[in-house]
Amino acid sequence: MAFTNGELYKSRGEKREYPYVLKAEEQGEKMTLVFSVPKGMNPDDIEKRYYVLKQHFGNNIKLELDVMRGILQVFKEGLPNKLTYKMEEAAAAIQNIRIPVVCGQSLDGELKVYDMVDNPHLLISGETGSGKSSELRSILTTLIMNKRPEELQLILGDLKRSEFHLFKRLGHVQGVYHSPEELTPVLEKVRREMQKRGDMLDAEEVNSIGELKRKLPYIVVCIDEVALLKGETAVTDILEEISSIGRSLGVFLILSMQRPDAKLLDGKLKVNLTVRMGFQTADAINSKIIGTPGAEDISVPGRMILKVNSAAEEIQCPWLDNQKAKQLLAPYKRSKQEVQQQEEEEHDEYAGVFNNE
Ligand SMILES: Nc1ncnc2c1ncn2[C@@H]1O[C@H](COP(=O)(O)OP(=O)(O)OP(=O)(O)O)[C@@H](O)[C@H]1O
Repeated sequence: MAFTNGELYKSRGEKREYPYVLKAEEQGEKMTLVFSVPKGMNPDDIEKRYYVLKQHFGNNIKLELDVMRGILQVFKEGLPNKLTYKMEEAAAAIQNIRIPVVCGQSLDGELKVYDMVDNPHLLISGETGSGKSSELRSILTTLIMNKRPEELQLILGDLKRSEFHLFKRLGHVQGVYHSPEELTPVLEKVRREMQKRGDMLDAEEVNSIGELKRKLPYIVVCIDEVALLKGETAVTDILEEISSIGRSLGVFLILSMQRPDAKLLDGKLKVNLTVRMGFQTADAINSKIIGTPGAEDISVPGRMILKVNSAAEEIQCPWLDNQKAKQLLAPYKRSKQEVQQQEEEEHDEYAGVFNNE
């Protein structure tokens, strides 16, 4: 019925071929329907009519599609409106993942995690107050608590000067930068580091830094409210370069912005930010630009549509307040003296951005 009402079919002359239910199974709190996608039909057409599936099956559904078939899961329970961040749960969910991004809980009750090494660049977008910065806080805190500075280095851009104070003086954090003028030199360093890493890959004839004899840290450049960099081509050119070549070099991006700015996201950058987190948006047009249709219907802070590869699903982000994050990070802080000493030890001329050369 949903396929009929949604006019989801492939015409064959006079005839219409609809997706065909191959399997329907009920297990505990969920029902799973597997259906065929008729040959010649674009699976995106089904995704575009997601609302029809919601009209028939309710809001608590999850759809996975490939060219031949679709899997629709229908859950009895929806997502919680608040999900308290639990350090142990996050640690358990990320075992054996190289650079894990803990996104939040999905409808099946699991913590959804993906590996930046496989999916290197992330775009976070949503209206003011929708939960972007809070999600960044929990992602970064989890990374810092579970990876050593030798494994991960962070470059943090806080253009609103509101968010990243709590990450200062950590061995993982190269710095917290507040303006294009502050960001430019450090991103120039990242560019040189990428050149150097590229040379190392050539010399050892390998495809990615994970295969090098010497282990290098992954580098994550994370910028909150990146739209404030519009027109700052010195910075945006490097961000674009990272998005194009960073994957094999172990340099990844997390960019967040309130409204998806079509100009800033024009071209390469948008195409290369393949993972999307769409928090509440003003309208369907904004959701579409982010690539997370349906985000305009979200009304809960910390709720988002996560798109990794082609699968999109609704997620509730863990809630970690500033105070709790501070407490969790306290054991990893360095004293001002230690920071000063390290700065003095660094050479003036480029000697490796990441101090473990
Ligand atoms: N995961 C969450 N669970 C419950 N409440 C949340 C969650 N995330 C955010 N909130 C609530 O929403 C408020 C705003 O969140 P946040 O500052 O992260 O939004 P934002 O999208 O970054 O906004 P802005 O763009 O204005 O900075 C928080 O102070 C908190 O009250």
